[in-house]
Amino acid sequence: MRLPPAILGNTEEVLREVLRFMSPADVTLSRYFKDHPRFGGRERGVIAEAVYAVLRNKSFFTDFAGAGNTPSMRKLALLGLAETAGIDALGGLSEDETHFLTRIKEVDRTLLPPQMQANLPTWLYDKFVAQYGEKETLELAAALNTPAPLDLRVNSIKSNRDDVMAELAKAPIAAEPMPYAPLGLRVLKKPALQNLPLFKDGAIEVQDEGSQVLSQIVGARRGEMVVDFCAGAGGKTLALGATMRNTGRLYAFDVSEKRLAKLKPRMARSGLSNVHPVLIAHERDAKIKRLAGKIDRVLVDAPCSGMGTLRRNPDVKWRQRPEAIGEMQEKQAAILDGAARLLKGGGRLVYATCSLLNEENDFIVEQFLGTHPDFELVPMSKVLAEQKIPLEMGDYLKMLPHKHQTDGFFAAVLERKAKAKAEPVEKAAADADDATEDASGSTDA
Ligand SMILES: C[S@@+](CC[C@H](N)C(=O)[O-])C[C@H]1O[C@@H](n2cnc3c(N)ncnc32)[C@H](O)[C@@H]1O
Repeated sequence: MRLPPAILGNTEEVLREVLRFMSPADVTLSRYFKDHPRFGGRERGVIAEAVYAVLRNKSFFTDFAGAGNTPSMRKLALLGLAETAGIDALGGLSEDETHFLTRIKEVDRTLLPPQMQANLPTWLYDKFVAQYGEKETLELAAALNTPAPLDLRVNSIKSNRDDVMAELAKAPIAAEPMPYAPLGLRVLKKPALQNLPLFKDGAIEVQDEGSQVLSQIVGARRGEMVVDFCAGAGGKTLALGATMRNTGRLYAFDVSEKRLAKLKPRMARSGLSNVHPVLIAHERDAKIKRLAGKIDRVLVDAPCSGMGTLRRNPDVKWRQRPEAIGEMQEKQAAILDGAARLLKGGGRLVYATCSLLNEENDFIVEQFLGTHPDFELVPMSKVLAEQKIPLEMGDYLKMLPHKHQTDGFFAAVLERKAKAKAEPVEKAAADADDATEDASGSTDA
């Protein structure tokens, strides 16, 4: 179907704003649509898709948009629209523009220089190549530059996977069970879900399969004391609360009031009454100290560079500064240290990020273990076997878009060693004394 010719000018206008990278792309787009209320849902979708296509392909597109007489922002908008809606959908193009788009369409992208194929900034491309090698970096980048599918988690408090699938089929929405997350469904297209009774009644939540797996490896059980230390808007909190069958106590900590506020309506929909959101000032807040040594499970879903979420937020790779990784590491180590104090002996902590960089993952965990001899790593292979999740991993969970069709996630499970209790030691000493007395008594006898 032909797009209205004005769409090109609007795409160009909003693109100019987005590419300033003053705020996240979704925020800039929402603001633009609020200021231009005449757009219907379809137009908004077309413009947003085109903007995201430019963000995903920026290195390649800017290289080609630079040449010729047409201003480059218009060319970028044209490329974005042609990538998502097709050249034939664009009306009112000059002969030059049609020729330009046809020529780009014919480019064999596998022959481009590797960094341009990957569409990554130099610093990130270099870090990925150092960590994954060039071949895997290109596979990883291709997956990161492909839009994510729509993943759902069935709320086991309200329904089960078969019933939800049957209900979705009536809509009609085709969905299939996911390979790793037992409550996960992958929706084959991207329908609007907000008005479905299943969504309004809290039987489903949107959650990436990797995020579901990560919530499950926390291993939260009925009646336990659990803390989701960086709960944000509660994506993982809700999954944890359901795993606990709405029993025990689940504290949802975060330093952001705005994010915690978004958790509240989701909690109401979910039917969970075991979740207690707590706004904290920082990872050493007095509210945390009161719970020290009392918690069975802690999830630290740490703030990170977010490079594992590029399928959804392609602007992040252009907005993130390499210097920010060092700042992030300091924050991650401080949060992990603060959160670890909550655990009782034998309790488990999951340190997780949506980063693909070892610096924010393995490194932080190894540094922690080096300075916390009362903690030990539980190999991920053991945790996955306990949870019956069919994934092959070594010490850590590393979900990768090109291998597992999920966002990129890292997780490590750390267990606080159970302290030898004072009483049994005294008892053992007393038993030993008794045994000595018995022995001497028997001599006497
Ligand atoms: C990766 S996001 C969490 C996403 C969330 N767990 C989810 O599943 O939707 C990291 C969160 O850490 C929070 N945060 C940052 N510094 C923190 C701190 N010192 N203590 C606790 N939370 C913090 C941020 O506000 C942000 O919401």
